[in-house]
Amino acid sequence: MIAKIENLVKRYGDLIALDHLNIEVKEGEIFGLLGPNGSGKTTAINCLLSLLKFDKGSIKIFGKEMTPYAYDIKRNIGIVMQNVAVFDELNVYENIDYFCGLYVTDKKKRKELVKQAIEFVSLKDFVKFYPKKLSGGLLRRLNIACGIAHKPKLIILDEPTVAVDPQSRNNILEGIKKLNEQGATVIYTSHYMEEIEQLCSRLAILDKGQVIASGTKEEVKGMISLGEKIVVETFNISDNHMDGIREIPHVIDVELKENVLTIRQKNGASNLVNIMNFITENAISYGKIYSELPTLNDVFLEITGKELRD
Ligand SMILES: Nc1ncnc2c1ncn2[C@@H]1O[C@H](COP(=O)(O)OP(=O)(O)OP(=O)(O)O)[C@@H](O)[C@H]1O
Repeated sequence: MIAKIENLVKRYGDLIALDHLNIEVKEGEIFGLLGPNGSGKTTAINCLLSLLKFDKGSIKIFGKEMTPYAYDIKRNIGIVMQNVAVFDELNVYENIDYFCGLYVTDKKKRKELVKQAIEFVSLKDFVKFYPKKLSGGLLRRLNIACGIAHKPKLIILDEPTVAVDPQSRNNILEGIKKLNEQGATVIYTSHYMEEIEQLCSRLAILDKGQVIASGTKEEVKGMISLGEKIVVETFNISDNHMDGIREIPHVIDVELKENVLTIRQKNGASNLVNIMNFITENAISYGKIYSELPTLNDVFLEITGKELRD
């Protein structure tokens, strides 16, 4: 286990920001922390890094207790926080060199690491630029390069793609995958379920400072009563037909929105053939028809009664 958070409680005055939080991150994985704004992701990361004192619980990283003075642990962690933290007085190269220099004192070695970090975030054409001259996306990439240049074993990224254009966002996500392939364990927080789906092997969903579901994507999706969703693009479906579909075993509900029919089934049921038969027998004309697993938003919705993004 690379990181282990046990029964963590963090209060801000009367507000319980983390309520007996339990999280385990295994070596070599990309672990996702998914939750809406205010669910406690940043607080959890700040406690994990010993940047915040907590009220109860324990935190271990690399098998050792994490404390504000555990420099041997901190040296092997890379941090990319939500707010960009770079020096306006230093250009792109100097910023990365500065942050890398906090961990790597050998100049020759550092030069190589800085070069690799610059290539990694594709900022080669901008090395002489000062942060103020960079677009939001490029600035984020600089922030990432500063956090990872020293090749840490554990990389923690707190919502690194908020307010980033789609191209930079893809660049960032691909980069994180590459870092993981090169051996780093990654903890990634986000309120975008698509990113967590795309990136992470295991995840925990947070709400009000508690883990409401955790495991692999399949395990988490298997925790709810909703199973596959069958989606049919249709043009001549009547209310009678919809009632007929509702009668098919395992169907939970049927919804028609702008010629798209969504049929939700119970977990464990496979209904595509039955639905196809019904459509053919009733001569319902259709365009596309496909089946999809529940999304992480479906999981959140079923457990909490709210949407992930409100
Ligand atoms: N310094 C603070 N003082 C008081 N309350 C705080 C403080 N920091 C966070 N909170 C509260 O603690 C709760 C958890 O906040 P936190 O920032 O950890 O959530 P988050 O999931 O990271 O959300 P976001 O994505 O908006 O940063 C929220 O209700 C927030 O308002």
